[in-house]
Amino acid sequence: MAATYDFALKPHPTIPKPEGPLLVCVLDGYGENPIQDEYNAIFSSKTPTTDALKEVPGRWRTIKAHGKAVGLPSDDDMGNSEVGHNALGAGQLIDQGASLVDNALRTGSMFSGEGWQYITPSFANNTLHFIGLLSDGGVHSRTDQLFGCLRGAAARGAKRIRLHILTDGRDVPDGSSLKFIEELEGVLKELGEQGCDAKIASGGGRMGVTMDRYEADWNIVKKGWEAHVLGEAPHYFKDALTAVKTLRKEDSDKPVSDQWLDSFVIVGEDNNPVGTVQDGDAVVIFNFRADRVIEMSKALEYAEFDKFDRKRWPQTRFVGMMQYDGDLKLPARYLVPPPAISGTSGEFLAKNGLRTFVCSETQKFGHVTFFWNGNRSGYFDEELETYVEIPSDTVPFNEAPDMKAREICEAGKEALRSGKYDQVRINFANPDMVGHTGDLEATRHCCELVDQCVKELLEVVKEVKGRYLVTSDHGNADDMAQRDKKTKQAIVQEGKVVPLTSHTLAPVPLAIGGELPEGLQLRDDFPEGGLANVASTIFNLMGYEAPSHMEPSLIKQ
Ligand SMILES: O=C(O)[C@@H](CO)OP(=O)(O)O
Ligand SMILES: [Mn+2]
Ligand SMILES: [Mn+2]
Repeated sequence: MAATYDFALKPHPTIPKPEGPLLVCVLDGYGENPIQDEYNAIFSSKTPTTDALKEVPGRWRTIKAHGKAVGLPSDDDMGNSEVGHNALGAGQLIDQGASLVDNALRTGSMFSGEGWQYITPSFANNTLHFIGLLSDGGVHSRTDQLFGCLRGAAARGAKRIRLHILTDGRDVPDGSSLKFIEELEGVLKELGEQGCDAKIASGGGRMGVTMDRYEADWNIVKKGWEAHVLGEAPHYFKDALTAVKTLRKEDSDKPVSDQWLDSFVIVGEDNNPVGTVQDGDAVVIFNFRADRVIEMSKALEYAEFDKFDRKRWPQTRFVGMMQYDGDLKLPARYLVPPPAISGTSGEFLAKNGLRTFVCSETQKFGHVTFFWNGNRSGYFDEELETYVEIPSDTVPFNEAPDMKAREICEAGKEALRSGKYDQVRINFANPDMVGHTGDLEATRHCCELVDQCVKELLEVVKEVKGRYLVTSDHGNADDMAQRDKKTKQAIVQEGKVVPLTSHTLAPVPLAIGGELPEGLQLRDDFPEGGLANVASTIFNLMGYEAPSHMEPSLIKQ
């Protein structure tokens, strides 16, 4: 049964409403890493504003942003934007996709569910396709879950399986794609011994093929469609290991990382693609996370579709690992029911007539809207909410590390000054998006820029007698080097430090300030406080008691 809430917010007994708005500023990928050396791009760059926030007694602390604190299966799981923004916006601990798929596999409920029943008729005489990110990163997908699905399908009669793999190198070290392909080939061989013809059919790097998000560049999805569905790509190979080894161009002066491999198609002895998608086939997208597979889901599911010329639209039995968008009901069929998130802070603000301004650039726009609102698209109340998306560049972000920080900063300042809003919520994408490139210099540069933007925003908060809460969703820029597990020294190979392109396990900062009652302090008796405690903190800073179903506030009451 759906939860019911008392939506009327009560005034806080000791914290009055501020005169101006509350600025909620998320620095994406800006962790507070205990390792402070030259490979921590935040520590090793000039960030006087965020440094100074640390020095204000009782108004700065760190909060947990990974593992169980954000609903992930274990404390070895790094945080990510989806779970981070879900927790920030909902103020609740939510069992996330990764955990839900684990449970569905462990209990077997996946194989008795409606989604599985739906694809089963294709097992005997058609092909079962799997499309998704091939790594154990645990942000969008996990190989052990894929292997569980593959074994489950073969055991239940699937006769022909084709894999369409996106190489990672972003949530896992660059170059690890080869290891994951070898592992996958091992499982496919095992299925072969049971009489299931299972092969890799196509692939490409996740940043250029299939996994676009928030409609930043539909060409990325088109490339994926051509390779996975039509069997068309710039490169044809006889096997995936050779494909990836060749496309990485390791011995050239311009090697290519796993994230950016061009699309490829595997062909058989007859030089024909081994696994195009045909009428009657079943297709499973095995990512559990939504943002980067919504577009491909639309291409597979929608009869009316004008984002690119599909050339051919096979009539398939298509399911997602989860339903990726609850409002669009996309896809209509899925293997595991997604986390049900309700009673989010955005809904409470809207139901209480509070006005919100939200802004980020394309790459993070859905994070502060869709994820923040519990994987819900659109507004709660269009009269009260303004959402501004600043189009992101479509180049590798280390080539343009400023991204749209300046524009977001200006939009935020204008919204703060406008007098039209009670909350101004923005996300700076740079420390995360540039951090993912592994380019230390570019990441340092963008941390300095974002720090300057925070400075300007806080000045305006002061001017309008508002308050602020500055935080992050997970670490990234705070460690740019792969490290020896024991000594924590950066790993050096052939004279070069091996870059770390993934998020980190570091906690993130939480800073509050502005026109606050004297003596107001953050709790120092609650070290396990995490991202899910931020929503209640925000309500307090806006002068309200937090809704009772939310995790407790981090302000000393
Ligand atoms: O780029 C992404 O998809 C993820 C990393 O896989 O990053 P974030 O969670 O910060 O969006
Ligand atoms: Mn993020
Ligand atoms: Mn990221």
